[in-house]
Amino acid sequence: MEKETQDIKQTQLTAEAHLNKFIAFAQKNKAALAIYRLPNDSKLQLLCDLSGGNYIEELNLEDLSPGFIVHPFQTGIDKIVSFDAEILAEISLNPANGASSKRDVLDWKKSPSEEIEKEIENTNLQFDFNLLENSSNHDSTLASDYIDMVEKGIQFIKREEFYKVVPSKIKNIESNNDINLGQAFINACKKYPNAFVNLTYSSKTGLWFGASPETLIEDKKGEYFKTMALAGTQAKSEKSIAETTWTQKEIEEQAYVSRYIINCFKKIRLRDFDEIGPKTIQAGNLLHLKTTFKVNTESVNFPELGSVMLKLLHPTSAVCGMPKESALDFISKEEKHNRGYFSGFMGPVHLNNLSHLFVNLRCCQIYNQSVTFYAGAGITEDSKAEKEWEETEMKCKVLSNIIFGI
Ligand SMILES: C=C(O[C@H]1C=CC=C(C(=O)O)[C@@H]1O)C(=O)O
Repeated sequence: MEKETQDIKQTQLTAEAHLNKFIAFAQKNKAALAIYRLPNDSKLQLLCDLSGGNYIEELNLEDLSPGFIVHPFQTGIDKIVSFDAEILAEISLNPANGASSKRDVLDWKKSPSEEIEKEIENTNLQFDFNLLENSSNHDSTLASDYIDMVEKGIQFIKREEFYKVVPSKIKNIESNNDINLGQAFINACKKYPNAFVNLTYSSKTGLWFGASPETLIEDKKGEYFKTMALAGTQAKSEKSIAETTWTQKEIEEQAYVSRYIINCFKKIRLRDFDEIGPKTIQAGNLLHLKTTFKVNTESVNFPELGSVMLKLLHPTSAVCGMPKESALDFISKEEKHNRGYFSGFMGPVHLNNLSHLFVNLRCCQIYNQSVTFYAGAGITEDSKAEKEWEETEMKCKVLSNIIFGI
């Protein structure tokens, strides 16, 4: 019998212990699991699909049932997978600092049966990292290869093949298969309060962990649609955010993303939107430029705007380039690794009337004995290749710091 929105409270366990039980349970039962913390929220959400998730041929947001979606950068080897919200649970963290304590309470919001809840609570198995195969991305990108790729990109820009491109790299770090996933998740929540912290697992998509600063779409049914143009990166210094200055290169790089979004609005003849920014925002130790776009979907009488914009936006010029087609062609030919779900998007759909999808950035895929970190950097005519490499190193540190302390 299905039991919804019932407050069965568990005491005694810490949040990280709850998370580790869910993760081990999902692996043992070949279920799909999404654990996430929305930006600036004190609650962790757990969503589990006992069927292991479903492949989706073409994404139509309005056709999806409530759940969680994981979408690759390019559909091909890696497929769109949706996780149905069969089990939903919530953990409230201490609101003062997001810290996990002995009193973290898990509330079951939806579950198929009490037996399942008991089974999760009683799971004492460890997650088995040996079962995670690294099928495609074995070698870290060499600095020299990345720098060559960036220089080639700059040449293409000078020849006006495109205006901007976002080449990416991978960095593999060996592990002893002793990562405490629950603890890593809680630490990321503490360290990155305004990020979308996520951990997803299914046999179809593998194990991914991330702390994304970038919303792709936020769609509140009958109320609003939001998206953002996020680009330009510098390390946070002693200076306050108000005193931060940006170079012409970074201003231009971010302006391309804004222009791309405005062009998407133009394609569907939508003129009535609010544009806020660009403003400097902090994402961990990094600063970015951000412009927010907001539409009142009621007043423009466009209820399916979220679904329409999702198709137009991905991949944005923050992860691909501009124009999209020629930048994508460059990336497909030049990058030696498979981006997989990096720079794709993921997030909850139709839960509490909200679909909130994030660009999958500052993320890694966890394998047997190694972790692969992914990062890209926006290249314009004024880019300096070595600087872009350093930027990707800083971006990889967002999570390597959490997992390995480096
Ligand atoms: C592609 C990434 O970041 C994007 C988002 C913000 C800033 C970016 C930049 O400055 O290049 C990128 O466009 C990444 O983190 O791997």
